[in-house]
Amino acid sequence: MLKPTIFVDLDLPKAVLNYLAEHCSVDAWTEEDTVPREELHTRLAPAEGYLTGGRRIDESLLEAAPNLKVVSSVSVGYNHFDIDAMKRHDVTGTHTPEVLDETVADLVFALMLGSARRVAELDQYVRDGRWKRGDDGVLFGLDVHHATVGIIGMGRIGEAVARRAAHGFGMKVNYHNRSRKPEAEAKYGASYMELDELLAASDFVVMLTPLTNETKSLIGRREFRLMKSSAIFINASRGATVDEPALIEALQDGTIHAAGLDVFQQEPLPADHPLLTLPNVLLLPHIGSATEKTRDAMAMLAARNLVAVLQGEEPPHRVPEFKV
Ligand SMILES: NC(=O)C1=CN([C@@H]2O[C@H](COP(=O)(O)OP(=O)(O)OC[C@H]3O[C@@H](n4cnc5c(N)ncnc54)[C@H](O)[C@@H]3O)[C@@H](O)[C@H]2O)C=CC1
Ligand SMILES: O=C(O)C(=O)CO
Repeated sequence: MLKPTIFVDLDLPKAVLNYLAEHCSVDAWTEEDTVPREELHTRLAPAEGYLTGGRRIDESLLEAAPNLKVVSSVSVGYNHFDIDAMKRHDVTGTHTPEVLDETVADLVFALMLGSARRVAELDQYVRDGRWKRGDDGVLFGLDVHHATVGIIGMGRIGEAVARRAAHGFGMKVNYHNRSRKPEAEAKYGASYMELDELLAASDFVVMLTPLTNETKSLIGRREFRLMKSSAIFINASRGATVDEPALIEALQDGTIHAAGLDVFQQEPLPADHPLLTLPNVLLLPHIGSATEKTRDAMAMLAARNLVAVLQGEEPPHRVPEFKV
């Protein structure tokens, strides 16, 4: 039987490429730079499947890909999918939840610990030769253990953060979510709060919702003003869930104490971005799931999703909006 053609524009582990090649005729983009739009459209023309990362899937891409049946994203977030356009073109979307939860939760803790204890800033302090006896007071940070964390978006990753917070660090866990989660409340002693109440009560505010119309700029100037002046704001969701100019203002004028960010409105962060000038923000290049083991697992799951759809089977993780 003729194998379906698929286009892949990510660097994939050998085992994943082998698995794909067993079931599909694979056209892989092997250049280091992202595939240019025009080239992408050409390569997608014969493709029934597209395996990618955060590439925007919009009307013009779909028009260029008349044979496409499935876009399989190597990510759990799928805000780069134009769901309505995909439905119009009868293209389904799949994603890679669960396999990355623990890795992203580790990174959230790295941001919390790194911001509270000023890890990057004080590493630079030592390297610059500024460390001298008697400067102890200059080096103080804030405690993470037994502090209060407020998790906005108590989903799969939110729960992995709550478990670390409650059971590893003795923290009080507050959460805000679309719906209450009685099981999480029992497991982590977590308290459900409306957003404003959570912002006012938390030492660490951790953003972990998907980016949707409702969560776009969910945290802005008003919300920063509700936080404690000692609060540390962590964003590991998507940059656009936060009003970035309002965050910069809050960090500059002391409305909040510090921030730890893995995601930004524009990625990569431009070299002249104002966040780069602030000492009280820890900046990471969107590495939430970036360990070899987890990225390999995500890639294999994305491949299984894609092959399942092309074989007419239900994939392990179809994006909820496409479920019938
Ligand atoms: N920094 C990074 O590298 C990574 C970032 N992410 C981001 O984290 C997000 C969450 O991933 P999961 O935990 O797997 O998703 P999930 O779907 O399991 O959890 C999201 C939670 O947010 C809640 N939520 C949605 N809209 C809300 C609203 N308006 N107000 C309050 N709560 C709301 C949902 O009820 C759900 O419980 C992803 O969508 C992605 O954007 C995910 C992986 C890595
Ligand atoms: O999976 C996602 O949504 C990411 O942001 C990267 O792992």
